[in-house]
Amino acid sequence: MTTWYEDAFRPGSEIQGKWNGRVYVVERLLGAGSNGVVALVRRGTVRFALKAGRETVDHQFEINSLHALSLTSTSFKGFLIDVDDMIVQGKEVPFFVMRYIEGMNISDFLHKWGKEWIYVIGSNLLKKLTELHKSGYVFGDLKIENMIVSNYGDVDLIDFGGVTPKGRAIKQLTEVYDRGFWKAGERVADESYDLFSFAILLIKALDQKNRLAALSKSLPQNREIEQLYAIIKENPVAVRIAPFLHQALNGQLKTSREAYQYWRSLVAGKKLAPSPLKLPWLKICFAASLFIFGATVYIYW
Ligand SMILES: Nc1ncnc2c1ncn2[C@@H]1O[C@H](COP(=O)(O)OP(=O)(O)OP(=O)(O)O)[C@@H](O)[C@H]1O
Repeated sequence: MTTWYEDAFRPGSEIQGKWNGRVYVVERLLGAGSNGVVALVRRGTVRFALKAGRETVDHQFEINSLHALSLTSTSFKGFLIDVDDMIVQGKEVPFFVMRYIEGMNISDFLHKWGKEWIYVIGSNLLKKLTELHKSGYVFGDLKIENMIVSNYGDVDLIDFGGVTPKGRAIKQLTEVYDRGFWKAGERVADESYDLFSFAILLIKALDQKNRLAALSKSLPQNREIEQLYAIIKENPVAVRIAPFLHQALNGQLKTSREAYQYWRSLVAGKKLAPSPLKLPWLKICFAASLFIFGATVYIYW
């Protein structure tokens, strides 16, 4: 049985927008779920990610969030490139085109380059969240699959389907990253909601024994965040950021800005165990990222 997108997204196929008329050439599929499909496409020499969705309400939500963020003076500016419809098997299918982000997921990155990179990646992810939160939104569905890590630990968020204006109910989540699932708070879009998911994301990325997956299958009445502390204790890299992780899981970190400052103080070594980071250039990258963040805060605050 062929899927609805198979022909339209075959490498080399052309996708033409019905309204804006732009033509994109498919290079390859990047991912396909039950409702949507993401492909790497080219227009001229420039590569983009094109996402087509049949579930129009969710698709439209994602476009609305991306559109709003694309208008902000943040690193999300200009992320959304085009919005249009294509014709597949005689039916209109909405799609949007966004920046293509090259890289890998955080688990693969840490495996390839070393666990110590978590300090840089964590810092960069907190910077992204700070920008998003300052724009009035919460990411909502923060998880390993929804971020891409590129060279030098740069971080980009993808899949904006869960982005929710602050104060509203979280509209898209993944259970194990959700504080409601751990009985640790409401499913309401506030900054600490994302910070809880941030902590889970890091724990999961460092959890070599896959203990989190086993825990998440336990009965709700047996599930509590103390079990997460036990996983943190088992990993020397996680132990170094344990005070941060505990506060994020407890909802004590109320804003991403505060979280970033706390992270920085921990990772800069003030409250850290003596073992230095193995790679000197890692420190240089981290220092550079702090400087850029400082400059951004100075300019936009
Ligand atoms: N902007 C992008 N740049 C590079 N790759 C991307 C981009 N957006 C999405 N992808 C890739 O496409 C895959 C699917 O994307 P996305 O998660 O947005 O689709 P989805 O249908 O909403 O998936 P899911 O149902 O798992 O949430 C991602 O795992 C990622 O590898």
